[in-house]
Amino acid sequence: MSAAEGPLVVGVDTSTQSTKALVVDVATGRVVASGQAPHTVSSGAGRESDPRQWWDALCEALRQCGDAAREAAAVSIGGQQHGLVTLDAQGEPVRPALLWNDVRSAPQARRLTEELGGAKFWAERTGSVPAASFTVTKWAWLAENEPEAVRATRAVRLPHDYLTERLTGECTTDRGDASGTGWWASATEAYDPEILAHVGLDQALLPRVVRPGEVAGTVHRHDLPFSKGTLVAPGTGDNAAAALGRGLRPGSPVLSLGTSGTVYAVPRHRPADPTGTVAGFADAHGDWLPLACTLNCTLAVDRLAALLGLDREAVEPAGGVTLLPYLDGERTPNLPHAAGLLTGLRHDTTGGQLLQAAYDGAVHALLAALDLVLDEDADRSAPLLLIGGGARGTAWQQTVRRLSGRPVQVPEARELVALGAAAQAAGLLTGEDPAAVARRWDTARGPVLEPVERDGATMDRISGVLSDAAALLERGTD
Ligand SMILES: Nc1ncnc2c1ncn2[C@@H]1O[C@H](COP(=O)(O)OP(=O)(O)O)[C@@H](O)[C@H]1O
Ligand SMILES: O=C(CO)[C@@H](O)[C@H](O)COP(=O)(O)O
Repeated sequence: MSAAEGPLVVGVDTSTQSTKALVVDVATGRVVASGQAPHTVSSGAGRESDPRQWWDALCEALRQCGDAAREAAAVSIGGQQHGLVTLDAQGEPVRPALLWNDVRSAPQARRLTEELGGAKFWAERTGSVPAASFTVTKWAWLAENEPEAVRATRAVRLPHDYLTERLTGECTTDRGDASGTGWWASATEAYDPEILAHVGLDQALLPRVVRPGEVAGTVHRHDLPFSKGTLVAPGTGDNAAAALGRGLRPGSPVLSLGTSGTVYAVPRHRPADPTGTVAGFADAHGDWLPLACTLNCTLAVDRLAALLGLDREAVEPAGGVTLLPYLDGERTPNLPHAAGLLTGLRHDTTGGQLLQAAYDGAVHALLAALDLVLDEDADRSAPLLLIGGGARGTAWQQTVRRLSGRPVQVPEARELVALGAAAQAAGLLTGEDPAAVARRWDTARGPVLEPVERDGATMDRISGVLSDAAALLERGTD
């Protein structure tokens, strides 16, 4: 059936919109089977998903992989970061998970930053200044708004922890995903007792942080297409998994275009940005992963294309139109209450120009943060690695090329997060470094699009609108 040369492993990406599973041949990196099933996210004031839906989607994605999954010797799960999963005494969700793009906890983020020593304290202690995305702010929001849910909670998990635990029966997480909670100190690489006490969270409710290369457990269920004893790797957050899947080395920045837009790179030092633009995450490897994240990327641009009745590729040069597509509020720049903003409209403005302006607004935010993510002496002309669902779109590719002026590499491999999880699982079997596995698999293989002249005028125009409209964007629509 699979005609694989080596043992098989399963890599999973449980991200905001769907769960994807790949069965991968450890010897060659060839994807021998794959599956995908969608999730739903609430709309309105917050962004929530039922964790049980992630489990059902995982089961469905594995079912689509057929017999190949049954042959797998190890599995690993990469997942959307930060989501707050609260479980009761039976291990059932107390309420839906609060997701990374739910900005209701922006006041708690501000309050926690002030109460515990300010932005510099947080950056030095945890690597990051709390934003509404971080789990610690969601826990504080829950304590204020739904104290009965907090009282009923017997376990607190991240999305990838929840699924890993259902596979193994063991409560585990990893340093990469733990570093996005706000209660894991990058300075000590351990949970931070002072922060936990401050938000009234008992450390006993948290999972054990499994070391890179350690086994998290074995599959203990009979209702999945795995053989008994299949090894389960620690898993990690989706960005850290993609970094593993790329076998990332210092000097190669990644720009990921999915529900979130992210930009990250491997640094030489532990990151600690007191401005809060760069989150100082740990990676899944033992190193660090400074990252900036936007809330409005592919979904926001697709929403504008739908409003305009246009195909997502039907762009025309934007002219003087500026569109900040902050439909969900924004994290980078830090404007959690902002809404979308359009300026520069004329009688002859076309729908295609408006759509291009939306791409420009989304990419501007990521490129403006890129300079802060990179080490000072990083080569600013090295190719940007473009990944995530949006990387397949010509309009996305062209916008990134034009606004960055850099070469852009688009890997042929579509699912870098799931491949990174698979590389982590493969490392458990072979004893290899997962990043070396990914390099052996040549996961970054793909065309390099030559640089074009940088459109600095558009970058400057968008920066100007951001600064002129600061009061409006901070206030939002309320
Ligand atoms: N061919 C394509 N061109 C442009 N965008 C695409 C294409 N295929 C998928 N997408 C975008 O990819 C997004 C999903 O990307 P993905 O990285 O899977 O998201 P997530 O990991 O957040 O669930 C969709 O919102 C869609 O807009
Ligand atoms: O919040 C972040 C990173 O800090 C996001 O990148 C989430 O991890 C969600 O990722 P996608 O579902 O967009 O892949």
